[in-house]
Amino acid sequence: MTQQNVLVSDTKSGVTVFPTTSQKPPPAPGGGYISIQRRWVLKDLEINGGQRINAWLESMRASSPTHLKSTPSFAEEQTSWILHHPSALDMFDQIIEASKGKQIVMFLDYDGTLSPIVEDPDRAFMSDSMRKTVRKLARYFPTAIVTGRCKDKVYNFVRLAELYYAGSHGMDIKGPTRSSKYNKGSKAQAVLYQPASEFLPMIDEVYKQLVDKTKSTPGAKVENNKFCVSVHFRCVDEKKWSELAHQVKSVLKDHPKLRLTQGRKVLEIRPTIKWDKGKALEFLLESLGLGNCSDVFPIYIGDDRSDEDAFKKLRDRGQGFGILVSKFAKDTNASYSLQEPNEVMKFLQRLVEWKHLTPQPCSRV
Ligand SMILES: O=P(O)(O)OC[C@H]1O[C@H](O[C@H]2O[C@H](CO)[C@@H](O)[C@H](O)[C@H]2O)[C@H](O)[C@@H](O)[C@@H]1O
Repeated sequence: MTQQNVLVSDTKSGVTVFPTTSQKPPPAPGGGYISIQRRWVLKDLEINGGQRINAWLESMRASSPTHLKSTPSFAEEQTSWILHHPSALDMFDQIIEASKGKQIVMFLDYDGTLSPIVEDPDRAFMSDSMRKTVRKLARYFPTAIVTGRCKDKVYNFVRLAELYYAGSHGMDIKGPTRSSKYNKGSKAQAVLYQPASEFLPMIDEVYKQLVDKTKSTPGAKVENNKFCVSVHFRCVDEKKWSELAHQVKSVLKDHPKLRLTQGRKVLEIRPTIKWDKGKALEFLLESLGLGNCSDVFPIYIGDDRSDEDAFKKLRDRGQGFGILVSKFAKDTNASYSLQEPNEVMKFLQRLVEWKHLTPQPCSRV
């Protein structure tokens, strides 16, 4: 039997969530920690095992907030969650205070963070006002896009050459091709890292197999993200989810070097290498010459489970913090929340305004 990792929901037990490190975010009103009944846990899944397909389905269903809304304690849990993951907009002054004397570095996820979630992944456009805001942001802070998408595809959406890009869940990293004040010279432009390059032929093959296997399932869409593949089920009738899960499983069973994770209505197939968005964040800090600095303040904003690796990395490093973009209570390693991309834009605009009005003595990068 091949062992694979998959995200499944633990809906039965109430789980008390405590911070994972000594790092303390600026105090949230209310204090204390909460018990969250729906906790996303990473469990080993026997991918060839017959009944385990139910775990896939459970996870696929739980990725839909409409299922969560029907639970009786929903409203209570929401209120409690927001107390402990307050709005980054409401806490803006405290955040700035915590960053005092430190170099802020910005890490931004794409889908659900800079662009709203839409049915067709090829039409997840970023608004012009968001692009303008991110462009200004990159004038003041080193800025990276960290995404599950293929790097070139996300670049076509964002179209800002002064940013760092980490595509394929961080497995395809490239420095800026245009320098800016906070991102000077050839050193940044030389940044290039592809830790999963040996998987390219396998991913190509698996992509073709998945396209073929899933073509009988209406609404299923397979996306080649270069070092990983996404199988979208947002437009698949829920009655067909089991069929789709079986199709994906039938392809994966012959590829023990690939693993399955899950995002928002998407199954993600990726290499088993120990590399994720958290590792990419660390790599980028090192590339910026800030890897071993105590006076760096990274802020990572993301909406999905793969972003948790980066939130966790920041907690483990005891530096900066994560902001989860979500309207719903979720177990997270992020310290703050924003409800939707519009709020992300407001937060970024406030950072730009603050930096513009407050000249800093010097910058490390
Ligand atoms: O790391 P991210 O930038 O958040 O990428 C994760 C996945 O994002 C995209 O899918 C998601 O957004 C789509 C467009 O809004 C939506 O249709 C889909 O349901 C979401 O899962 C992208 O298409 C995937 O390849 C990424 O893995």
